[in-house]
Amino acid sequence: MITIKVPCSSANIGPGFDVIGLALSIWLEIQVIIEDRSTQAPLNCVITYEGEGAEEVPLSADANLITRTALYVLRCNGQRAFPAETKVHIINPIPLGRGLGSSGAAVVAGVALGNEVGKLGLSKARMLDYCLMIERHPDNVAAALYGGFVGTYLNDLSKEDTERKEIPLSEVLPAPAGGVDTGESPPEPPLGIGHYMKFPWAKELKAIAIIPRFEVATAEARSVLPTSYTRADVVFNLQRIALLPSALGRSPPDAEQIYLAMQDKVHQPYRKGLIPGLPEILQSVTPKSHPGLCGICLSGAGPTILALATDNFDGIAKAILDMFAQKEIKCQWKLLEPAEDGTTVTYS
Ligand SMILES: Nc1ncnc2c1ncn2[C@@H]1O[C@H](COP(=O)(O)OP(=O)(O)OP(=O)(O)O)[C@@H](O)[C@H]1O
Ligand SMILES: N[C@@H](CCO)C(=O)O
Repeated sequence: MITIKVPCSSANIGPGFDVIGLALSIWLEIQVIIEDRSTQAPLNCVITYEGEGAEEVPLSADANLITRTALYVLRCNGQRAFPAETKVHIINPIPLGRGLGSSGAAVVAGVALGNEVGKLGLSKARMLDYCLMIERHPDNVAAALYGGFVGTYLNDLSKEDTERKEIPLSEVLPAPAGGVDTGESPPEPPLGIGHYMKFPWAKELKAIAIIPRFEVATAEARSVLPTSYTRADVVFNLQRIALLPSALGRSPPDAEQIYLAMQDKVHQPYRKGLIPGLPEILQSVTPKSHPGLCGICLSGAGPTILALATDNFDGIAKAILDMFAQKEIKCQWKLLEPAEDGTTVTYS
């Protein structure tokens, strides 16, 4: 059996919109068995699924984001379908559409799955190129692939590269935007389009994730953002993002410095309409009001709130749960740690 494990991730961490990612300790797991026999299964693949999203995630190989991504990778490399018969069991504890990188983890798992069953021998750097053809912002996928706390960027893509219809764009699923079998092999992704760098992370810092019981689709949370910004707002974020990686790597952490460096004017203010209570929570939970807290932000596209803290985890979580409760929003919360290893593949 081949086992692929991919961590969840929190993108942006305040000012690092589409740039910064932090892999965290909830893992999507894919168990793969190839039975080496003829099969009636479409595309030679049988999917079973347990965990978050079990009621809504499609189980056909050309619709499920993980297997659809794997098919894209296989077809780029001249293989039309999975080897007969491929059994894929998905165990997913990452809540969908909450800002914890469920789609990024699914895309990374799909690329790793295609690489394994197709025996392609892709490096992680090359896998990142494939991931980026599907999920165009590198923050979640680079963190999920490499693990830890990362800074990322994506080369500008040519018009032809962005318009290829074979690419199963994860953000527009389940609409059939692509992934169709044209009978031709899609072109391989351009080489080296993704770049990342791992930053140190202060050992004292843990991540409290407060996860509301409603979904915000990333596509919707991106549609509310402006297409241009004032110079003052761009400079505001650049000034903070320049300091944030050093501030989060320094031991012992300086709570005031981290709190200020996590302020943002590029995405959080525009997403408040999608997340009741967001401005109040971000403004009123501070290192002074809640000792132990170092910084607070929207996780990815939301609605999860990420609070970075060294202590007082229950107290901080309770304060945020209470504020959501005032808006009649129920939540669960989890204490998470950086997942340093990123994506792993084991054989048994
Ligand atoms: N394990 C999975 N298997 C199949 N599809 C998945 C899986 N995880 C996520 N998806 C797909 O991705 C969608 C959620 O992606 P979306 O980008 O909206 O949210 P997210 O990735 O959880 O949040 P964010 O990008 O803000 O961190 C789901 O509705 C589903 O279509
Ligand atoms: N950087 C992305 C992460 C969500 O996938 C956003 O905030 O829209």
